[in-house]
Amino acid sequence: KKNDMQLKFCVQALKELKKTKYSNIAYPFLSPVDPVKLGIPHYPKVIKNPMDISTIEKKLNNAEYNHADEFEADVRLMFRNCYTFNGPESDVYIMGRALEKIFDEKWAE
Ligand SMILES: Cc1ccc(Nc2c(-c3ccc(O)cc3)nc3c(C)cccn23)cc1
Repeated sequence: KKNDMQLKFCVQALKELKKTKYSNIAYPFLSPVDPVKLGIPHYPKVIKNPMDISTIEKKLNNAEYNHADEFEADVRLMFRNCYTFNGPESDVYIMGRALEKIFDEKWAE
């Protein structure tokens, strides 16, 4: 069915971001931001809707996305959170931009 085919694209795109060859730029995005571990207790005040690859994968596996657009919105939310919180010169911001470019290329395939 059309829906299934689109969700297969989502699975493929997420798999791409998790590839070992991207781990040096993907690691800040693989699991939920831990404000305590990172020493940023104000994070939850700044970012109201945290999102990360493991959470997106869980939602995908629990069939929580009815349409590929909803999946893409969570991916964009994850990167937007990164750009909101981390200044444009920061390493994590630059890593986010690099990983989003990889997502864009895979998503446009
Ligand atoms: C004092 C300070 C400043 C910046 C950060 N950013 C940051 C983030 C981060 C990712 C996504 C996001 O939406 C927000 C933050 N992830 C990290 C990691 C894994 C290591 C080091 C820094 N990291 C951490 C501590």
